[in-house]
Amino acid sequence: MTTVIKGGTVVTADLTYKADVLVDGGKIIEIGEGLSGDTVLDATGCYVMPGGIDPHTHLEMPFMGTYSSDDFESGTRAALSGGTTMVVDFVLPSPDQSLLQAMDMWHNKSGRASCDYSYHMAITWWGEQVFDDMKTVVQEKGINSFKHFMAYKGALMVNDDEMYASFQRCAELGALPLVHAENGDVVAELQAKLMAAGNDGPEAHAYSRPPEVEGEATNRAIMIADMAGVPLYVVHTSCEEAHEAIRRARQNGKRVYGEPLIQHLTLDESEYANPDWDHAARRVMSPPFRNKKHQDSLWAGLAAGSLQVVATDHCAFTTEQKRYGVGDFTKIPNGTGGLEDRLPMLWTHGVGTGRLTPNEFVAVTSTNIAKILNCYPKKGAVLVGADADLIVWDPEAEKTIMASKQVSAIDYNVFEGKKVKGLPRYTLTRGFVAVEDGTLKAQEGHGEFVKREPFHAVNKALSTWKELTAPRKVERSGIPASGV
Ligand SMILES: NC(=O)NCCC(=O)O
Ligand SMILES: [Zn+2]
Ligand SMILES: [Zn+2]
Repeated sequence: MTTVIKGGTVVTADLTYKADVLVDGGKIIEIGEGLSGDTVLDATGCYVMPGGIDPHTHLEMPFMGTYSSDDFESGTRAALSGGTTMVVDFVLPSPDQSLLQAMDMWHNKSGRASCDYSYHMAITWWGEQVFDDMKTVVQEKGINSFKHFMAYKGALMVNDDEMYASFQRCAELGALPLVHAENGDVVAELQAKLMAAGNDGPEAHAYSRPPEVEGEATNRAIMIADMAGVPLYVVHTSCEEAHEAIRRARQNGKRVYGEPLIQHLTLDESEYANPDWDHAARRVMSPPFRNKKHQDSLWAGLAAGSLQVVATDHCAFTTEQKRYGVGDFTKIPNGTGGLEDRLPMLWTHGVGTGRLTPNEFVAVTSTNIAKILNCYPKKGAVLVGADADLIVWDPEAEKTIMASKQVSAIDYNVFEGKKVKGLPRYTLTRGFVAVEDGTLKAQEGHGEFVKREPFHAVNKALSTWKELTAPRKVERSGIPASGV
Protein backbone atom coordinates (compact mmCIF):
# COMPACT_ATOMS: atom_id res chain seq x y z
CA MET A 1 0.00 0.00 0.00
CA THR A 2 1.57 3.26 -1.12
CA THR A 3 0.87 6.73 0.27
CA VAL A 4 1.39 9.88 -1.75
CA ILE A 5 1.75 13.35 -0.28
CA LYS A 6 0.41 15.57 -3.04
CA GLY A 7 0.56 19.23 -3.92
CA GLY A 8 2.97 20.45 -1.27
CA THR A 9 6.30 22.26 -1.24
CA VAL A 10 9.23 20.15 -0.07
CA VAL A 11 11.42 22.06 2.38
CA THR A 12 14.73 20.53 3.40
CA ALA A 13 17.75 22.01 5.15
CA ASP A 14 19.02 23.34 1.83
CA LEU A 15 16.24 23.19 -0.81
CA THR A 16 12.66 24.40 -1.35
CA TYR A 17 10.74 23.00 -4.34
CA LYS A 18 7.29 21.82 -5.43
CA ALA A 19 6.98 18.03 -5.50
CA ASP A 20 4.88 15.05 -4.47
CA VAL A 21 6.41 12.43 -2.17
CA LEU A 22 5.61 8.73 -2.55
CA VAL A 23 5.97 6.39 0.41
CA ASP A 24 6.00 2.60 0.61
CA GLY A 25 7.18 0.12 3.24
CA GLY A 26 8.03 2.94 5.63
CA LYS A 27 10.47 4.56 3.17
CA ILE A 28 10.38 7.38 0.65
CA ILE A 29 10.43 5.67 -2.75
CA GLU A 30 9.95 8.58 -5.16
CA ILE A 31 9.93 12.38 -5.20
CA GLY A 32 8.59 14.23 -8.23
CA GLU A 33 5.64 15.84 -9.96
CA GLY A 34 2.35 14.09 -10.76
CA LEU A 35 2.84 11.02 -8.55
CA SER A 36 -0.06 8.79 -7.52
CA GLY A 37 -0.56 6.29 -4.70
CA ASP A 38 -3.20 4.16 -2.92
CA THR A 39 -3.72 6.76 -0.20
CA VAL A 40 -3.53 10.45 -0.97
CA LEU A 41 -2.59 13.07 1.63
CA ASP A 42 -3.43 16.58 0.48
CA ALA A 43 -0.52 18.95 1.11
CA THR A 44 -1.94 21.96 -0.74
CA GLY A 45 -0.63 25.15 0.87
CA CYS A 46 1.70 23.10 3.10
CA TYR A 47 5.40 22.40 3.49
CA VAL A 48 6.61 18.79 3.40
CA MET A 49 9.55 18.54 5.78
CA PRO A 50 11.55 15.87 7.62
CA GLY A 51 9.91 15.02 10.96
CA GLY A 52 11.44 16.67 13.98
CA ILE A 53 14.13 14.87 15.94
CA ASP A 54 14.37 15.77 19.62
CA PRO A 55 17.94 14.92 20.66
CA HIS A 56 17.28 15.43 24.37
CA THR A 57 14.39 13.82 26.31
CA HIS A 58 14.02 12.17 29.72
CA LEU A 59 11.01 9.85 29.58
CA GLU A 60 10.22 8.06 32.86
CA MET A 61 13.53 9.32 34.21
CA PRO A 62 14.42 8.35 37.80
CA PHE A 63 15.47 11.70 39.24
CA MET A 64 15.41 13.59 42.55
CA GLY A 65 13.41 10.94 44.41
CA THR A 66 10.75 10.43 41.72
CA TYR A 67 10.21 9.61 38.03
CA SER A 68 9.43 12.12 35.28
CA SER A 69 5.75 11.71 34.45
CA ASP A 70 5.78 11.34 30.67
CA ASP A 71 6.92 7.85 29.76
CA PHE A 72 7.66 6.43 26.30
CA GLU A 73 3.92 5.99 25.71
CA SER A 74 2.66 9.50 26.52
CA GLY A 75 5.95 11.18 25.60
CA THR A 76 6.17 9.83 22.06
CA ARG A 77 2.45 10.51 21.47
CA ALA A 78 3.10 14.09 22.55
CA ALA A 79 6.08 14.19 20.21
CA LEU A 80 4.09 13.02 17.19
CA SER A 81 1.23 15.40 17.87
CA GLY A 82 3.68 18.28 17.52
CA GLY A 83 5.53 16.90 14.47
CA THR A 84 8.47 15.18 16.18
CA THR A 85 9.09 11.69 14.80
CA MET A 86 12.18 10.61 16.73
CA VAL A 87 13.39 11.17 20.28
CA VAL A 88 16.80 10.49 21.80
CA ASP A 89 16.55 9.60 25.49
CA PHE A 90 19.26 9.12 28.12
CA VAL A 91 20.08 5.74 29.68
CA LEU A 92 21.08 6.49 33.29
CA PRO A 93 22.98 3.67 35.03
CA SER A 94 22.71 3.67 38.84
CA PRO A 95 25.96 3.79 40.83
CA ASP A 96 27.93 0.59 40.11
CA GLN A 97 25.32 -0.64 37.62
CA SER A 98 26.64 -1.99 34.33
CA LEU A 99 25.85 0.10 31.27
CA LEU A 100 24.41 -2.94 29.52
CA GLN A 101 22.01 -3.73 32.33
CA ALA A 102 20.85 -0.10 32.40
CA MET A 103 20.30 -0.21 28.65
CA ASP A 104 18.12 -3.33 29.05
CA MET A 105 16.02 -1.40 31.57
CA TRP A 106 15.53 1.41 29.02
CA HIS A 107 14.58 -1.10 26.34
CA ASN A 108 11.91 -2.47 28.69
CA LYS A 109 10.41 1.01 28.99
CA SER A 110 10.67 2.06 25.35
CA GLY A 111 8.67 -0.86 23.90
CA ARG A 112 5.55 1.33 24.14
CA ALA A 113 6.95 4.12 21.97
CA SER A 114 4.86 5.21 19.02
CA CYS A 115 7.72 6.94 17.21
CA ASP A 116 11.33 5.89 16.65
CA TYR A 117 13.89 6.51 19.36
CA SER A 118 17.55 6.19 20.18
CA TYR A 119 19.63 6.59 23.33
CA HIS A 120 22.60 8.46 24.67
CA MET A 121 24.39 6.54 27.45
CA ALA A 122 25.13 8.54 30.62
CA ILE A 123 28.46 8.09 32.39
CA THR A 124 27.30 8.38 36.00
CA TRP A 125 30.26 6.64 37.64
CA TRP A 126 33.71 5.52 36.53
CA GLY A 127 35.59 2.23 36.76
CA GLU A 128 36.99 -0.67 34.75
CA GLN A 129 33.53 -2.05 34.06
CA VAL A 130 32.32 1.24 32.59
CA PHE A 131 35.48 1.45 30.48
CA ASP A 132 34.82 -2.08 29.13
CA ASP A 133 31.06 -1.65 28.74
CA MET A 134 31.55 1.50 26.65
CA LYS A 135 33.11 -0.63 23.92
CA THR A 136 30.16 -3.05 23.84
CA VAL A 137 27.67 -0.19 23.92
CA VAL A 138 29.32 1.39 20.87
CA GLN A 139 30.32 -1.68 18.86
CA GLU A 140 27.34 -3.94 19.53
CA LYS A 141 24.45 -1.92 20.92
CA GLY A 142 24.18 1.00 18.51
CA ILE A 143 24.89 3.90 20.86
CA ASN A 144 27.58 6.38 19.81
CA SER A 145 27.12 9.20 22.34
CA PHE A 146 27.90 9.47 26.08
CA LYS A 147 26.46 12.06 28.45
CA HIS A 148 28.41 13.60 31.36
CA PHE A 149 26.71 15.62 34.08
CA MET A 150 29.06 18.30 35.45
CA ALA A 151 26.33 19.24 37.96
CA TYR A 152 24.00 17.42 40.40
CA LYS A 153 26.75 16.92 42.99
CA GLY A 154 26.31 13.75 45.03
CA ALA A 155 24.01 12.26 42.39
CA LEU A 156 24.79 12.20 38.66
CA MET A 157 27.86 14.48 38.68
CA VAL A 158 31.24 13.25 37.41
CA ASN A 159 34.56 14.90 38.21
CA ASP A 160 37.15 16.21 35.75
CA ASP A 161 39.41 13.14 36.01
CA GLU A 162 36.47 10.84 35.26
CA MET A 163 35.33 13.06 32.43
CA TYR A 164 38.81 13.17 30.88
CA ALA A 165 39.09 9.38 31.12
CA SER A 166 35.68 8.93 29.53
CA PHE A 167 36.38 11.49 26.78
CA GLN A 168 39.59 9.63 25.91
CA ARG A 169 37.62 6.39 25.73
CA CYS A 170 35.11 8.14 23.44
CA ALA A 171 37.99 9.20 21.21
CA GLU A 172 39.23 5.58 20.94
CA LEU A 173 35.74 4.28 20.17
CA GLY A 174 34.78 7.02 17.71
CA ALA A 175 31.96 8.23 19.97
CA LEU A 176 30.62 11.68 20.84
CA PRO A 177 30.70 12.98 24.43
CA LEU A 178 27.86 15.23 25.63
CA VAL A 179 27.98 17.48 28.67
CA HIS A 180 25.47 19.09 31.00
CA ALA A 181 27.77 22.05 31.63
CA GLU A 182 27.30 23.66 35.03
CA ASN A 183 29.90 23.83 37.79
CA GLY A 184 28.27 21.46 40.30
CA ASP A 185 30.59 22.37 43.19
CA VAL A 186 29.78 26.08 42.91
CA VAL A 187 26.05 25.37 42.51
CA ALA A 188 26.10 23.27 45.71
CA GLU A 189 27.82 26.12 47.62
CA LEU A 190 25.36 28.71 46.31
CA GLN A 191 22.39 26.50 47.16
CA ALA A 192 23.60 26.08 50.76
CA LYS A 193 24.24 29.82 51.10
CA LEU A 194 20.79 30.77 49.77
CA MET A 195 19.03 28.23 52.01
CA ALA A 196 21.00 29.44 55.07
CA ALA A 197 19.80 32.98 54.30
CA GLY A 198 16.18 31.77 54.24
CA ASN A 199 15.95 32.06 50.46
CA ASP A 200 14.05 28.80 49.95
CA GLY A 201 11.57 29.61 47.12
CA PRO A 202 11.80 28.53 43.46
CA GLU A 203 13.38 31.87 42.47
CA ALA A 204 16.45 30.82 44.49
CA HIS A 205 16.94 27.97 42.01
CA ALA A 206 17.81 30.58 39.38
CA TYR A 207 20.07 32.52 41.78
CA SER A 208 21.99 29.30 42.53
CA ARG A 209 22.76 28.71 38.84
CA PRO A 210 23.96 32.01 37.33
CA PRO A 211 25.32 32.12 33.77
CA GLU A 212 28.88 32.05 35.13
CA VAL A 213 28.55 28.47 36.41
CA GLU A 214 27.46 27.44 32.94
CA GLY A 215 30.09 29.48 31.11
CA GLU A 216 32.90 28.12 33.30
CA ALA A 217 31.84 24.49 32.87
CA THR A 218 31.34 24.88 29.11
CA ASN A 219 34.85 26.29 28.73
CA ARG A 220 36.28 23.50 30.90
CA ALA A 221 34.51 20.75 28.97
CA ILE A 222 35.66 22.21 25.66
CA MET A 223 39.30 22.24 26.79
CA ILE A 224 39.09 18.71 28.19
CA ALA A 225 37.53 17.46 24.95
CA ASP A 226 40.25 19.17 22.95
CA MET A 227 42.95 17.51 25.05
CA ALA A 228 41.24 14.15 24.62
CA GLY A 229 40.89 14.69 20.86
CA VAL A 230 37.10 14.29 20.63
CA PRO A 231 34.25 16.45 19.35
CA LEU A 232 31.91 17.76 22.05
CA TYR A 233 28.14 18.36 22.23
CA VAL A 234 26.96 20.80 24.90
CA VAL A 235 23.34 20.19 25.89
CA HIS A 236 20.86 22.90 26.92
CA THR A 237 23.09 25.90 26.15
CA SER A 238 21.14 28.71 27.80
CA CYS A 239 23.34 31.80 28.05
CA GLU A 240 25.79 34.05 26.23
CA GLU A 241 28.69 32.91 28.44
CA ALA A 242 28.29 29.30 27.28
CA HIS A 243 27.47 30.30 23.70
CA GLU A 244 30.56 32.54 23.61
CA ALA A 245 32.74 29.61 24.67
CA ILE A 246 31.27 27.41 21.93
CA ARG A 247 31.54 30.16 19.31
CA ARG A 248 35.17 30.86 20.19
CA ALA A 249 36.05 27.15 20.17
CA ARG A 250 34.49 26.69 16.75
CA GLN A 251 36.35 29.72 15.39
CA ASN A 252 39.53 28.06 16.63
CA GLY A 253 38.75 24.90 14.69
CA LYS A 254 37.41 22.83 17.58
CA ARG A 255 34.47 20.54 16.81
CA VAL A 256 31.92 21.71 19.37
CA TYR A 257 28.11 21.70 19.05
CA GLY A 258 25.60 23.73 21.09
CA GLU A 259 21.97 22.85 21.78
CA PRO A 260 19.59 25.59 22.95
CA LEU A 261 16.15 24.53 24.19
CA ILE A 262 12.85 25.95 22.97
CA GLN A 263 12.11 26.91 26.60
CA HIS A 264 15.25 29.07 26.90
CA LEU A 265 14.54 30.68 23.53
CA THR A 266 11.00 31.74 24.39
CA LEU A 267 10.58 31.98 28.19
CA ASP A 268 12.57 34.20 30.52
CA GLU A 269 13.62 34.54 34.15
CA SER A 270 10.63 36.75 35.07
CA GLU A 271 8.67 33.47 35.40
CA TYR A 272 10.46 32.81 38.72
CA ALA A 273 9.21 36.11 40.19
CA ASN A 274 5.58 35.00 39.82
CA PRO A 275 3.84 35.27 43.23
CA ASP A 276 2.26 31.85 42.66
CA TRP A 277 4.70 29.24 44.10
CA ASP A 278 3.39 26.53 41.76
CA HIS A 279 3.81 28.72 38.67
CA ALA A 280 7.46 29.38 39.50
CA ALA A 281 8.25 25.81 40.61
CA ARG A 282 6.77 24.32 37.44
CA ARG A 283 9.44 26.25 35.53
CA VAL A 284 12.37 25.06 37.65
CA MET A 285 14.87 23.41 35.37
CA SER A 286 18.64 23.43 34.97
CA PRO A 287 19.98 25.69 33.63
CA PRO A 288 17.19 28.09 34.62
CA PHE A 289 15.45 30.52 32.28
CA ARG A 290 17.59 33.62 31.56
CA ASN A 291 17.00 37.23 30.54
CA LYS A 292 16.35 38.69 27.05
CA LYS A 293 20.05 39.37 26.43
CA HIS A 294 20.76 35.65 26.64
CA GLN A 295 17.73 34.79 24.51
CA ASP A 296 18.96 37.16 21.78
CA SER A 297 22.35 35.47 21.90
CA LEU A 298 20.79 32.02 21.39
CA TRP A 299 18.64 33.18 18.46
CA ALA A 300 21.66 34.83 16.88
CA GLY A 301 23.65 31.61 17.33
CA LEU A 302 21.04 29.58 15.47
CA ALA A 303 21.04 32.05 12.58
CA ALA A 304 24.83 32.27 12.50
CA GLY A 305 25.41 28.53 12.81
CA SER A 306 27.41 28.76 16.05
CA LEU A 307 24.52 26.81 17.68
CA GLN A 308 23.22 23.91 15.64
CA VAL A 309 20.13 22.30 17.12
CA VAL A 310 16.99 23.05 19.17
CA ALA A 311 15.83 20.47 21.72
CA THR A 312 13.40 20.31 24.66
CA ASP A 313 15.16 18.36 27.46
CA HIS A 314 11.59 17.12 28.00
CA CYS A 315 11.51 16.02 31.64
CA ALA A 316 7.97 16.61 32.85
CA PHE A 317 6.95 16.58 36.52
CA THR A 318 3.42 17.16 37.83
CA THR A 319 2.56 20.01 40.19
CA GLU A 320 2.34 17.46 43.00
CA GLN A 321 5.89 16.29 42.26
CA LYS A 322 7.15 19.89 42.10
CA ARG A 323 5.73 20.41 45.61
CA TYR A 324 8.37 18.03 47.04
CA GLY A 325 10.39 21.25 47.17
CA VAL A 326 8.06 23.44 49.26
CA GLY A 327 10.33 25.04 51.86
CA ASP A 328 13.52 23.86 50.10
CA PHE A 329 14.02 24.81 46.45
CA THR A 330 16.85 22.29 46.08
CA LYS A 331 14.27 19.49 46.33
CA ILE A 332 12.03 20.74 43.49
CA PRO A 333 12.46 18.11 40.73
CA ASN A 334 14.36 19.82 37.92
CA GLY A 335 12.74 19.68 34.52
CA THR A 336 10.10 21.05 32.16
CA GLY A 337 8.09 19.72 29.21
CA GLY A 338 8.00 20.87 25.60
CA LEU A 339 7.94 17.84 23.28
CA GLU A 340 4.64 18.66 21.57
CA ASP A 341 5.29 22.40 21.45
CA ARG A 342 8.90 22.61 20.20
CA LEU A 343 8.12 22.79 16.48
CA PRO A 344 5.06 25.09 16.63
CA MET A 345 6.83 27.42 19.11
CA LEU A 346 10.04 27.54 17.06
CA TRP A 347 8.15 28.09 13.81
CA THR A 348 6.06 30.88 15.36
CA HIS A 349 8.92 32.67 17.14
CA GLY A 350 11.62 31.80 14.60
CA VAL A 351 10.20 31.61 11.06
CA GLY A 352 7.17 33.77 11.93
CA THR A 353 9.41 36.61 13.12
CA GLY A 354 12.06 36.25 10.41
CA ARG A 355 14.77 35.09 12.82
CA LEU A 356 14.97 31.77 10.95
CA THR A 357 14.27 30.71 7.39
CA PRO A 358 12.12 27.60 6.81
CA ASN A 359 15.29 25.78 5.69
CA GLU A 360 17.11 26.78 8.88
CA PHE A 361 14.07 25.56 10.84
CA VAL A 362 14.46 22.12 9.24
CA ALA A 363 18.20 22.17 9.89
CA VAL A 364 17.97 22.91 13.61
CA THR A 365 14.95 20.71 14.37
CA SER A 366 15.98 17.68 12.33
CA THR A 367 18.76 17.51 9.75
CA ASN A 368 21.65 18.91 11.80
CA ILE A 369 20.68 16.57 14.64
CA ALA A 370 20.64 13.52 12.38
CA LYS A 371 24.02 14.51 10.97
CA ILE A 372 25.67 15.17 14.35
CA LEU A 373 24.28 11.95 15.86
CA ASN A 374 25.22 9.98 12.72
CA CYS A 375 21.84 8.71 11.58
CA TYR A 376 21.56 10.88 8.44
CA PRO A 377 20.05 10.34 5.84
CA LYS A 378 17.99 7.50 7.36
CA LYS A 379 16.56 10.30 9.50
CA GLY A 380 16.38 14.06 8.94
CA ALA A 381 16.04 13.89 5.15
CA VAL A 382 13.48 14.04 2.37
CA LEU A 383 15.36 11.74 0.01
CA VAL A 384 14.58 8.51 -1.80
CA GLY A 385 15.56 5.65 0.54
CA ALA A 386 15.19 7.70 3.72
CA ASP A 387 12.69 6.67 6.42
CA ALA A 388 9.31 8.26 5.73
CA ASP A 389 9.38 10.33 8.93
CA LEU A 390 7.66 13.37 7.47
CA ILE A 391 5.51 16.31 8.44
CA VAL A 392 3.02 18.09 6.25
CA TRP A 393 3.24 21.49 7.86
CA ASP A 394 0.37 23.95 7.58
CA PRO A 395 1.87 27.42 8.08
CA GLU A 396 -1.61 28.97 8.44
CA ALA A 397 -3.00 26.62 11.12
CA GLU A 398 -3.26 28.21 14.55
CA LYS A 399 -3.93 27.22 18.13
CA THR A 400 -3.49 28.47 21.66
CA ILE A 401 -1.40 26.14 23.81
CA MET A 402 -3.45 24.79 26.72
CA ALA A 403 -2.66 22.07 29.25
CA SER A 404 -6.28 20.98 29.09
CA LYS A 405 -5.80 19.98 25.43
CA GLN A 406 -2.26 18.58 25.54
CA VAL A 407 -1.14 14.98 25.11
CA SER A 408 1.58 15.13 27.76
CA ALA A 409 0.59 13.46 31.04
CA ILE A 410 1.23 16.46 33.30
CA ASP A 411 -1.34 18.96 34.60
CA TYR A 412 0.12 22.23 33.24
CA ASN A 413 2.11 23.57 30.32
CA VAL A 414 4.94 26.09 30.63
CA PHE A 415 3.74 27.65 27.36
CA GLU A 416 0.13 27.99 28.58
CA GLY A 417 -1.78 30.68 26.65
CA LYS A 418 0.85 31.14 23.93
CA LYS A 419 -0.62 31.46 20.44
CA VAL A 420 1.17 29.46 17.76
CA LYS A 421 0.81 29.67 13.98
CA GLY A 422 2.19 26.66 12.09
CA LEU A 423 1.08 23.11 12.96
CA PRO A 424 1.34 19.63 11.44
CA ARG A 425 -1.59 18.68 9.21
CA TYR A 426 -0.09 15.18 8.88
CA THR A 427 2.75 13.50 10.77
CA LEU A 428 4.14 10.27 9.31
CA THR A 429 6.33 7.91 11.31
CA ARG A 430 8.00 5.42 8.93
CA GLY A 431 5.05 5.88 6.61
CA PHE A 432 2.35 5.40 9.23
CA VAL A 433 0.07 8.45 9.44
CA ALA A 434 0.07 9.29 13.16
CA VAL A 435 -1.47 12.75 12.81
CA GLU A 436 -4.28 13.01 10.27
CA ASP A 437 -5.90 16.36 9.59
CA GLY A 438 -4.59 17.53 12.94
CA THR A 439 -5.99 14.51 14.87
CA LEU A 440 -3.60 12.18 16.70
CA LYS A 441 -3.81 8.49 15.73
CA ALA A 442 -0.52 7.21 17.13
CA GLN A 443 0.04 3.47 17.42
CA GLU A 444 1.61 2.21 20.66
CA GLY A 445 4.65 0.02 19.99
CA HIS A 446 5.16 1.27 16.42
CA GLY A 447 8.45 2.97 17.42
CA GLU A 448 11.74 1.21 16.68
CA PHE A 449 15.18 1.63 18.20
CA VAL A 450 17.54 3.49 15.87
CA LYS A 451 21.10 2.15 16.00
CA ARG A 452 23.80 4.75 15.37
CA GLU A 453 27.29 3.92 14.12
CA PRO A 454 30.53 5.30 15.61
CA PHE A 455 33.36 7.03 13.75
CA HIS A 456 31.51 9.94 12.24
CA ALA A 457 33.65 11.77 9.67
CA VAL A 458 34.31 14.47 12.30
CA ASN A 459 35.75 11.89 14.73
CA LYS A 460 37.98 10.55 11.96
CA ALA A 461 39.19 14.03 10.99
CA LEU A 462 39.93 14.94 14.60
CA SER A 463 41.85 11.76 15.34
CA THR A 464 43.87 12.20 12.14
CA TRP A 465 44.81 15.71 13.24
CA LYS A 466 45.58 14.59 16.81
CA GLU A 467 47.82 11.82 15.53
CA LEU A 468 49.63 14.27 13.24
CA THR A 469 50.23 16.76 16.05
CA ALA A 470 50.87 14.25 18.89
CA PRO A 471 53.99 14.76 21.05
CA ARG A 472 57.00 13.07 19.46
CA LYS A 473 60.33 12.33 21.03
CA VAL A 474 63.20 14.14 19.30
CA GLU A 475 65.89 11.59 18.36
CA ARG A 476 69.32 13.18 19.01
CA SER A 477 72.83 12.01 18.38
CA GLY A 478 75.62 13.18 20.60
CA ILE A 479 73.69 13.81 23.81
CA PRO A 480 76.02 15.59 26.25
CA ALA A 481 77.06 13.82 29.45
CA SER A 482 74.93 14.51 32.50
CA GLY A 483 76.11 17.58 34.40
CA VAL A 484 75.62 15.91 37.78
N1 LIG B 1 17.27 19.96 32.81
C1 LIG B 1 16.62 19.60 33.88
O1 LIG B 1 16.35 20.45 34.71
N2 LIG B 1 16.24 18.32 34.10
C2 LIG B 1 16.53 17.18 33.34
C3 LIG B 1 17.88 16.65 33.64
C4 LIG B 1 18.95 17.45 32.95
O2 LIG B 1 19.05 17.41 31.73
O3 LIG B 1 19.71 18.14 33.61
ZN1 LIG C 1 21.00 18.58 32.01
ZN1 LIG D 1 18.45 16.68 30.17
